[in-house]
Amino acid sequence: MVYTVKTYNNINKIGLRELGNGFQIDGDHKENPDAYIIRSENLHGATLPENLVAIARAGAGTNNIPIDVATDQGIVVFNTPGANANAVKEAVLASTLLSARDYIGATSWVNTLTGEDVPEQVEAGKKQFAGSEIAGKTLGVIGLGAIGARIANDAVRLGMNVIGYDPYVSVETAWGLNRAIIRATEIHDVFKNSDYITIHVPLTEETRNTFDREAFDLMGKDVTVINFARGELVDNTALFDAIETGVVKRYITDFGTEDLLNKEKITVLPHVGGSTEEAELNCAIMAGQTIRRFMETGEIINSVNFPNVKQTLTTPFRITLINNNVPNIVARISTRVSDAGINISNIINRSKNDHAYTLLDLDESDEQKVQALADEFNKSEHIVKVRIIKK
Ligand SMILES: NC(=O)C1=CN([C@@H]2O[C@H](COP(=O)(O)OP(=O)(O)OC[C@H]3O[C@@H](n4cnc5c(N)ncnc54)[C@H](O)[C@@H]3O)[C@@H](O)[C@H]2O)C=CC1
Ligand SMILES: O=C(O)C(=O)COP(=O)(O)O
Repeated sequence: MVYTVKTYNNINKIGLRELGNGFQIDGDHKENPDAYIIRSENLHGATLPENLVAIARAGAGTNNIPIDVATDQGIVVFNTPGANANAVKEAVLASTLLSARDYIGATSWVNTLTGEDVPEQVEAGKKQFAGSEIAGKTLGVIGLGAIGARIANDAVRLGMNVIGYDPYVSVETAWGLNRAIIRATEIHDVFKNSDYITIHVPLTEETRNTFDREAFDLMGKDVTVINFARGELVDNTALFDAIETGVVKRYITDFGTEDLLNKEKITVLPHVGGSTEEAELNCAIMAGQTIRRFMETGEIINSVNFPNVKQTLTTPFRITLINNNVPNIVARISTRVSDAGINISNIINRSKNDHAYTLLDLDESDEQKVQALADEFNKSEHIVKVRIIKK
């Protein structure tokens, strides 16, 4: 069995080797592949092909994928948690330091100087570039996931006071946080008490415009706002007013829109937070491994729309079903299998919201019988996607 994968956005080739020999990448079947591996490609409004069963986002944010549409079509969407977190952490630490001292302005100025007395001009003019230090300043971190937690811990090591806000922080992350980090129970405490604020949350309806007029009104003066998460987390009109009134000293973002460009107190980067050799490789490796595991075994790890399901395949065949999460569905599924004269060795059914994923390990080596059962499932009400996996 050869599975087909279509890639978008230059996925690292070495990482894609994780797929192994059983996969054809960007070959003849690329218009109707089994799986996509993508980065920031915007899939909203695109038709998801009929054969597609999986989308792996080689990266963290999945707001470029129509998750509800994919779920309704029985497509499992994955991401690669933490795989590019160190890259973003370093970009944010660099941004913090760049805001504290105007290195960019200073080098531009030095390059304007001419004459044999450049050293003297440097000494005479350098006072205009005196900055401040980040040690002793307060950094607010909104979102303590893979990126935010790393930044919070490293900022403590750099001598900063750190306030973290994340009402949904995972237990695992909480264990890894430096005890010096102050936990804010209200986001307002971050706005009120920080010299620097950095945000690391997914873009959702809840987080959209986290930095709105009310947020800026709570801040003191000369606050640096750093946004390597998504542009839509900031209300730009409110931001411009906050810059005008001296509340925001500098806004550094990885997400450019026309209104942000060429403004003195705004630094825009071209979405390069996760663009390092290491991060691109990590993401591609993890995406490749995730897709291979899902296609070859049906196991789900790191999905954003279906629960994790792990079960070693020991029988000749496994049928995987994506079904609507309705009463009595498991009983109906097992009845269908027994009506086909097949014994179930193992069954797992895990649900998430309106959908569920079911693994049926079958004590049956007759491929035609298994195919006939899969055909029955394909015709059944509430069954969205059916796959047969051969050991
Ligand atoms: N600029 C770039 O190239 C990159 C940008 N990103 C962006 O950064 C985001 C975060 O990435 P990771 O840290 O890897 O994700 P993550 O999933 O590890 O962490 C996100 C954290 O946000 C928290 N959160 C969710 N809603 C929240 C809310 N309303 N208030 C406070 N916290 C909330 C979650 O509990 C979680 O701990 C991604 O969703 C993506 O949009 C990620 C990687 C690269
Ligand atoms: O991982 C993320 O969420 C990112 O924003 C990285 O985007 P990219 O894969 O570099 O286009």
